[in-house]
Amino acid sequence: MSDLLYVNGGNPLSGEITVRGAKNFVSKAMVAALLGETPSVLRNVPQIRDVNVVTGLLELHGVAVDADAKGGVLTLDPSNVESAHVADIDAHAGSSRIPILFCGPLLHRLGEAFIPDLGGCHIGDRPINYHLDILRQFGAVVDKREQGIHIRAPRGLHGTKVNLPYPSVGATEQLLLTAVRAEGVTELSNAAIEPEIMDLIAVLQKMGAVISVDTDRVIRIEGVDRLVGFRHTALGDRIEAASWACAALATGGDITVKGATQPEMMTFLNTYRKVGGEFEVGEDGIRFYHPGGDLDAIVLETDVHPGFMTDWQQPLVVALTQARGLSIVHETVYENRFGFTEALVGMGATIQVYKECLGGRPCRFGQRNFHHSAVISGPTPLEAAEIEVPDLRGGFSHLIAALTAKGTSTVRGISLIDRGYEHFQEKLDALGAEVGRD
Ligand SMILES: CC(=O)N[C@H]1[C@@H](OP(=O)(O)OP(=O)(O)OC[C@H]2O[C@@H](n3ccc(=O)[nH]c3=O)[C@H](O)[C@@H]2O)O[C@H](CO)[C@@H](O)[C@@H]1O
Ligand SMILES: C=C(OP(=O)(O)O)C(=O)O
Repeated sequence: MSDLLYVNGGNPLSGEITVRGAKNFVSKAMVAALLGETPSVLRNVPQIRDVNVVTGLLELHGVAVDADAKGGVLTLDPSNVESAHVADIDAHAGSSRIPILFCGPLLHRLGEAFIPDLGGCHIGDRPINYHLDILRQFGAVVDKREQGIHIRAPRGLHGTKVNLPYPSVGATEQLLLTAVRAEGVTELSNAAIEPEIMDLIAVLQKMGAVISVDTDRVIRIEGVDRLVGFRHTALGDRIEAASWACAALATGGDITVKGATQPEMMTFLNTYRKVGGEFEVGEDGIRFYHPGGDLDAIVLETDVHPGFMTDWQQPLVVALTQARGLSIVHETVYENRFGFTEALVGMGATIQVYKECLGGRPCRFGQRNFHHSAVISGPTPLEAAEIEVPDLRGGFSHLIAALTAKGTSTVRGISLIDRGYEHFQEKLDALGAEVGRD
């Protein structure tokens, strides 16, 4: 299929779509299946590229993956991991960020692992130093290779005390997936507590793990000798849901997102209301709509959970181009997540990015060379343009901008969006968008 989408914008999007399991949970639960002695069943799995990437990696390691893709059910049988002959792992280099999470499970099962270089969105440097420090603290020996890392645990893995310099999502997951079968007790301070992590903890508990989440971001794990498979239904994708909510706001539309859940989206919903968007929480989803009149400018800072998540920032910025007044957005999670605004400026938006920490408390990126604050002045009509998708959320934001702009835009590199948005073209069709590929 062509990697270019034509978008004839300027019309409100309205209708109903469904979001399934969260990209940022499903892939981790799939890795957790490696820890079980018996098969696991995961439901509500979306058809997105990250799921295919992790499926490929698991199969390479001898996990039999049976997918009912339409029904969203994955059965993962790790019985043959010990006898698998792992070849061609380099082919998976640059595919996603998930391979690094294979370390703990593979060390427990095989005593060693080779992890290819990571991929994921280019929104900052994205080092893996916390991951490697954690693994070393458990007793692992890490050798950097030309393309990736080789890791082994000659004396097994032992519980430890870790204090994260920053509540990293991936590093918290690394610790969980390693500690559950390490010998003894592990304590993590300054842990990330995103809903996707809580769902991963639920999965691990179903498998037989002993994990407690205390106040003040402290997680304690008592290692166990054996884990079994799980049966679990993934929580919904709150990033995809928020992206469609922003599309409703920017285009002056009305979108009901089935599968969107209020508890995981509280912070987003508060911000949505402050901007002037309205929503109704229903039994099986949330209706998001533009009530007419002006939208309001806001001051916003991204943060770890329960703050306003960084992955919501890019779609919201497009909606803020349509709000009256000056909005300030301070990105405190990634140092380089405003590159996508350049294309918006090319479409007529007034957005200026700054190195200073604007509108909030100073963050890790202040006084350095990172353009991590943005001032958006609106409302500005957007004009159709030729756009290249820069990363997952930036790409979806460009799509929203193209849908908001009058005229026909061409969006190149559209397949990048398949990494995290299931069947987005069908959903756009269902919402009345005029889009098409060659
Ligand atoms: C697949 C997945 O779940 N991706 C999500 C995950 O990414 P990911 O797990 O990669 O994000 P982290 O929470 O680890 O990153 C947060 C910050 O910590 C820094 N850091 C992280 C690890 C490390 O070893 N050293 C270090 O300095 C990063 O550069 C970044 O500035 O959480 C992010 C924050 O909610 C989301 O935007 C991503 O969508
Ligand atoms: C940054 C993201 O993903 P990843 O960590 O997979 O690059 C995202 O989902 O917005």
